[in-house]
Amino acid sequence: MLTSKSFIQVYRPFEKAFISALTLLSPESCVQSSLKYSHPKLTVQNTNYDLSNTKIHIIAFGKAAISMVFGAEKSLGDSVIAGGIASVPFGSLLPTNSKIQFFPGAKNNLPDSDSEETTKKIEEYLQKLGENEIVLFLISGGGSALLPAPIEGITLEEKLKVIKILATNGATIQELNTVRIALSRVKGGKLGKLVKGKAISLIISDIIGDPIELIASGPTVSSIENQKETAFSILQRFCSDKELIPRNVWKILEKQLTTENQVLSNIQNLIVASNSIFVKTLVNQLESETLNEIKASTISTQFEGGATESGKAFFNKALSAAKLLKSDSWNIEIFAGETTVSFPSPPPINANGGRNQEMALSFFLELIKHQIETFENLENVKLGIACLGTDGQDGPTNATGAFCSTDDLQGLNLADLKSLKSEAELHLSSKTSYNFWSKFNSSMNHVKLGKTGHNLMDVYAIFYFKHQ
Ligand SMILES: Nc1ncnc2c1ncn2[C@@H]1O[C@H](COP(=O)(O)OP(=O)(O)OP(=O)(O)O)[C@@H](O)[C@H]1O
Ligand SMILES: O=C(O)[C@H](O)CO
Repeated sequence: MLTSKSFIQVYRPFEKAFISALTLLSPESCVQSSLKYSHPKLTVQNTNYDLSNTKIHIIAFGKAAISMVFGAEKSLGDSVIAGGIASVPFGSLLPTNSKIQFFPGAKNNLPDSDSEETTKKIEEYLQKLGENEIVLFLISGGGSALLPAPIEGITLEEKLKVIKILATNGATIQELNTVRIALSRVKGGKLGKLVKGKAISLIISDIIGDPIELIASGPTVSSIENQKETAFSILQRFCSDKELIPRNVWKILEKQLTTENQVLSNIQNLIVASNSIFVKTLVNQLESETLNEIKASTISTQFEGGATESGKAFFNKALSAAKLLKSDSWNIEIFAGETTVSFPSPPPINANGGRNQEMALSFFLELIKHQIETFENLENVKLGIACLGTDGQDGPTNATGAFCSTDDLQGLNLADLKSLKSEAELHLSSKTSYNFWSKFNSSMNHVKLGKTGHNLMDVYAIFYFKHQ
């Protein structure tokens, strides 16, 4: 029985289920199952495309681009694909035997001159196509950085400066991408506008609630009609010192207070994977893995908040839930979504971490503090957390995330606990969660699954148990 198991014996099946769910929902299989091709008819959901006298051109960008291309190649076969371009993450292993040209770029998920060059190639490619040709866009998260095209009048460096200010001040991805759209030649439906014929856009969502106009900054989606807030006012809100932003950027944003609406009735946009589909698969895998011995429930797939604050809140939630338990079994509550991280100003020079590692560290700090407070009077509860990014890469680091539990504190005396507390506090404030987890427990709690080629946001699981 798992009831008497240690945290690690419960965490391992969870991690295994996480990996299996990623495999089952690979971008390749999501694309493959969305394209139903039987010569000469291609069916995508309820729409048919006649391929008797035409071929398909593939344009792919995002962290899952390579795997999505594989899915399209499997479904369509070589003879139907005319060619295409894919803008893929720096460091990817590039396929060789393909009609699609793959260009790596956006080192550390930041737009760079390589991804800018690839975007130009994509624009030129689309401009050359005629009315009879069909374009298949394969879009996934990370697409914004892999498709940078600063609007006339600003440079990539200037655009990057704006993005960095927003990102380090805790702007949400929705806010960030609203500004990216306003400063781009291709985002917000402007790439789709280059298509003269028909297009299909298969999209893997990495934004809470799946707003297609904002995923990878919606390059093939008609622009938002009732935008919540303009890019100008978002930037004003996040940038306390106006001088930090170049004047030309303010001017461009001021001009766009009323956004030009792109109408793209020739493009079929379809979401083929999202975090809610992922979490459902994860729970199914976990239940079959543990023969239903672990109770796992999905609480939310739209989780947002500060990473540090959420780690603290999750600790309190797990503690209260554990105290109420009436049976001797482990429970897992799953949350999925994406948190934000705020940096002090100026940002620490040696910052090294990610949302998941930071949240796990914040939870751990609360756990340590609680252990110090209850040292003489230990409770019967076991608590733990695992925070993992589905792309396998948490922030600009090579870790997927981290996990920790009460078991990690077993055998520590009060002095040990106090010193661990100071260390955790130091790493939290200096934004070096990566360094903490690489050192703690000989890095046993640091999860490194490698790049998964997927991008379905983060998963946070809180674990709790009470000896009856
Ligand atoms: N030192 C750090 N500590 C904690 N979080 C950090 C640190 N450095 C960067 N981050 C966070 O990492 C995130 C950037 O990581 P990444 O490049 O993987 O972006 P992402 O939002 O996951 O990308 P995408 O949305 O394109 O998938 C940001 O949320 C940023 O705040
Ligand atoms: O590329 C992007 O804009 C983010 O991953 C959100 O989709």
